[in-house]
Amino acid sequence: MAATSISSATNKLTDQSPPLPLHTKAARPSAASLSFSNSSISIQKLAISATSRDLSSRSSVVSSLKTARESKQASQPRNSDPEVKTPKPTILVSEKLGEAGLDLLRSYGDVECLYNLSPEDLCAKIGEFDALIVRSGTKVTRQVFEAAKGKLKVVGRAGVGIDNVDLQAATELGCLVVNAPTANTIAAAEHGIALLAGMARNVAQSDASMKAGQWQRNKYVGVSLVGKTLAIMGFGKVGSEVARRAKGLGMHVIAHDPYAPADRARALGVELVSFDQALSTADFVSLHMPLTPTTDKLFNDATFAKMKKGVRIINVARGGVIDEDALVRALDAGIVAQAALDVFTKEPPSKDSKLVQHENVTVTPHLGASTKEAQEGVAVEIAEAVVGALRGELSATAVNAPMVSPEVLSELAPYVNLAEKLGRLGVQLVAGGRGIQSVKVVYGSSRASDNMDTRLLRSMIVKGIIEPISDAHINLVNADFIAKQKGLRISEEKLLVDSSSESPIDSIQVQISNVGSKFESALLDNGNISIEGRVKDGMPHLTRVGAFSVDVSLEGNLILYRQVDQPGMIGTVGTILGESNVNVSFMSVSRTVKRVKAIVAIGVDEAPNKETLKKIGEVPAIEEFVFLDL
Ligand SMILES: NC(=O)C1=CN([C@@H]2O[C@H](COP(=O)(O)OP(=O)(O)OC[C@H]3O[C@@H](n4cnc5c(N)ncnc54)[C@H](O)[C@@H]3O)[C@@H](O)[C@H]2O)C=CC1
Ligand SMILES: O=C(O)C(=O)COP(=O)(O)O
Repeated sequence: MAATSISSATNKLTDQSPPLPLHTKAARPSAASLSFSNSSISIQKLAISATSRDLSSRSSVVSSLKTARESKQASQPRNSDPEVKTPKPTILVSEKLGEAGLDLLRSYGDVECLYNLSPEDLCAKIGEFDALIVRSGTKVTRQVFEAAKGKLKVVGRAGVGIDNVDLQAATELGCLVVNAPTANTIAAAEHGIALLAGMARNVAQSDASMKAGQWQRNKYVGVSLVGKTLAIMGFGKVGSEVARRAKGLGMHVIAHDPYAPADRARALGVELVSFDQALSTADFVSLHMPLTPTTDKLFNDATFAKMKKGVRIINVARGGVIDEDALVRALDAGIVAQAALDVFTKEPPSKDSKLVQHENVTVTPHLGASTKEAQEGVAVEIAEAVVGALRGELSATAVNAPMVSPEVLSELAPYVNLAEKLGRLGVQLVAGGRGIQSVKVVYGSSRASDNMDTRLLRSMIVKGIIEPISDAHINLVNADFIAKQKGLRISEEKLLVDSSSESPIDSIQVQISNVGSKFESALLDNGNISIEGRVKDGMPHLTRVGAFSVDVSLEGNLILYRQVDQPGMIGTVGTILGESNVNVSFMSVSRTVKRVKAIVAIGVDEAPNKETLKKIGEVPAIEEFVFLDL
């Protein structure tokens, strides 16, 4: 058997919540400290939706996670029983959205359209909503996420750019962010071409001049496009479509994009070049990259100085990628002959903006996505994404959750519940006093390749470990972040095992290091608490505790005890449970040495009361025991 290191996540200790009190010959914790019974996730639903949606145009999809209870509610036909009214999800739409999208949203939830909310009003309102849908005009800041107080589950950006959403805050607070990345691509590309051609022929300026009563044919002599070099900066969806159209206009098109695949460029007859090469050879520069810390003011005094004198610039991406003061300087110096801008650092820009007022600048008020067709398309795209996310389905357009392909998802689905249960069980075996800092997860697998994507399982183990000991709500969005914040370091290994199983995983073992255990039998020789589980008939099973083999279904409640191996014990414990009307669902006995020591796992349908647990603890042959709430 060979162990392969898969990956490791997170870091050192910071905040350490005290481990859950355990029950070796003691009372069980109050229900309040263990209120996690509704938090398993609805993975089956995720897997189903992966196959039922047309994902052919996407290379991968993202899963969003929800609690089973929430998911059940969301997928239930509403008000089917007139006596039981399930509240509909609440959706706030803060900017104009196409009717088709609104109709779709209304068929699922209670939709409120409140346009032009001030930041303060948005913060005041947001706590009432499960979802928020915005365009580029709403700033979804950390304050908004905090004001939501955990109610907000998804933010839908009806468009591409998510620079107006604080993704870090969303992630930290477990809120999924989805966008609508495809429906406005053509609209933005067409607007780019409109600005390019309009600028080259002074359409806007000459129109204004004529309306002012003038006839200035000599003043507005333009430049031709054919044969000119156009540099596309950011060769993504919009950039590629602009390139395709510019080729049709007879332009020589080059592109700079550090992440663009060369074959896509080749297929369009576009040459991928370096940043400096693009700047120094282009007659026209068209910007199509997102606004990120790297692209912020990327076009500044230094970059304008590298451009050909008389260059013309088009920006339908984001205003912030240009240092606007530097652009005014470059225009005044004649380095930049003209600029056509749809987007601005501050929107709307101030009325006396030198850039907007510059005679060589053409401006439009962020109209790139504003065609009827694009707005209907975007509205439907975002409505589907938001409704899907609220239902706990796969979201192909999540921007702050790890990408998990549908294939991986459906393969791992049965193990998700197991992973969470093992995490939850593991933390309950920890003795008080020291927080959990280091967890090793060993995946037993018969597959030789080691490219198993385990992020989903890791997230669920983190969820299982952390949720019972904190008030954090953990999902795929924030699991790694919260683990890091709590100082929980997770390392993962793959262990190659002999198995005829078709499934990618044979077993999952969770080891917790550097902590004591309330159930010493769970400790391995290396001092780690160790529990191992498998999926049997689709159900999570506990198959090993420390060095002991057991075989119990991980459902309901579990009593684990170590006893002197002697006759009559099952009867004794069974009687105690029976006397307090606790039903035994299963039992597993594992002994090491005949008549010396045995580990017993008993599954019970009801949680025994304090008195019953005390009686079990007082049975002389029982050396240690724990009661575990799964
Ligand atoms: N004006 C408007 O109404 C609209 C504006 N947009 C904006 O257009 C931009 C592009 O949108 P899409 O093409 O849909 O996005 P996309 O994600 O398909 O393409 C962006 C491309 O920029 C590239 N990129 C990232 N950093 C770069 C850098 N430093 N240098 C060069 N390339 C870089 C990426 O690799 C990617 O290929 C976004 O900023 C989006 O917000 C999009 C639609 C409408
Ligand atoms: O999709 C984008 O990135 C856009 O810039 C479109 O913005 P809008 O939805 O028109 O405010």
